[in-house]
Amino acid sequence: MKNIAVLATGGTIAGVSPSATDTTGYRSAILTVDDIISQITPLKTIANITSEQFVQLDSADMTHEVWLELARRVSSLLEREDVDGVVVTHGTDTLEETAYFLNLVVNSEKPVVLVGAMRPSTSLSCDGPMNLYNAVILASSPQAWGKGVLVTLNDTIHCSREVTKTNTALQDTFKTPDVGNFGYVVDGTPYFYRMPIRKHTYMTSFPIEKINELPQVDIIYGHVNDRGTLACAAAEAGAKGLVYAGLGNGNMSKHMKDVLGGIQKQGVVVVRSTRVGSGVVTRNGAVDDDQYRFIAADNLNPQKARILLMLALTQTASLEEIQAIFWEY
Ligand SMILES: NC(=O)C[C@H](N)C(=O)O
Repeated sequence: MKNIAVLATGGTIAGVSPSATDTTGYRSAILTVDDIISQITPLKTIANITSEQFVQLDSADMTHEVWLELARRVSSLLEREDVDGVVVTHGTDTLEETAYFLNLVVNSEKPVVLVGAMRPSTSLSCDGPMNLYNAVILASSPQAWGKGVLVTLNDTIHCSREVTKTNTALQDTFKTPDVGNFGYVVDGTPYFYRMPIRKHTYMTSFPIEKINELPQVDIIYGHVNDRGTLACAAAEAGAKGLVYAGLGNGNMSKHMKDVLGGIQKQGVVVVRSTRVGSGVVTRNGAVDDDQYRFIAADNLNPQKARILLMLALTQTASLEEIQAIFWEY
């Protein structure tokens, strides 16, 4: 059997409710990792598991400081010969962000799998135990090597770069809108149908050993009649980068082009993503990026684009290099 380290960070998978039929009004991040593992008897038969209660948070309270520590811990575990893979239990609200961050900074080919649950542990038909069982199956599988940080919930396997939470309450919430999921875990067997194309994990130029802190990058949500006041406030508050969750193909009003163009001239890097939820934001498509010196986010959603921009800014201020990073990762 493979040796799998389970790091717990809280979330609904560790959630508890007084009512077995209440699936939203519960308290998350209550059960310890050992409480969770002890509820899943078959786990003992598929891997040798070591567990760590890394933090105990609702994932809304995740921070950059925890990310940096978590990435260091995951990396040091994966360096050990007696660890074959790592599973991170996580709240679903920011799971996709932590997964993509680890995908960009953990330099290892060994499997790293993020998993959560939509129903608390006390609910009828709670999804946490099966999701965690599937995550351990995946982390133990030779097929999961070299595929970057993976996400599994609801029997599906996803690429951390593209996966996103799409529904506030349903178990079938994690989707990969553009290109579809990687595959499935069924009856204890992973089935993969795709490979990641973009750079990740063992190919990274942002290994966690080189990252001491992350620069401030904020997301501004585009809408009709955007006055630009929030973008200006973010720049004044010291943002080094802004991601604009633009309209359609990263589009914005004439007014916002002037506002963001002005902010760019002050040295803040502006990345155009989209609020649409899928599709590529093309360079010089809806907006003349060459004229305004903006970066196109490709098909990264705003929250993923924010992470890549922060990491890019730890290495370069060159807009050409930052744009190249967005085509590569
Ligand atoms: N389903 C969940 O895990 C939601 C929870 N609020 C969290 O993200 O921690």
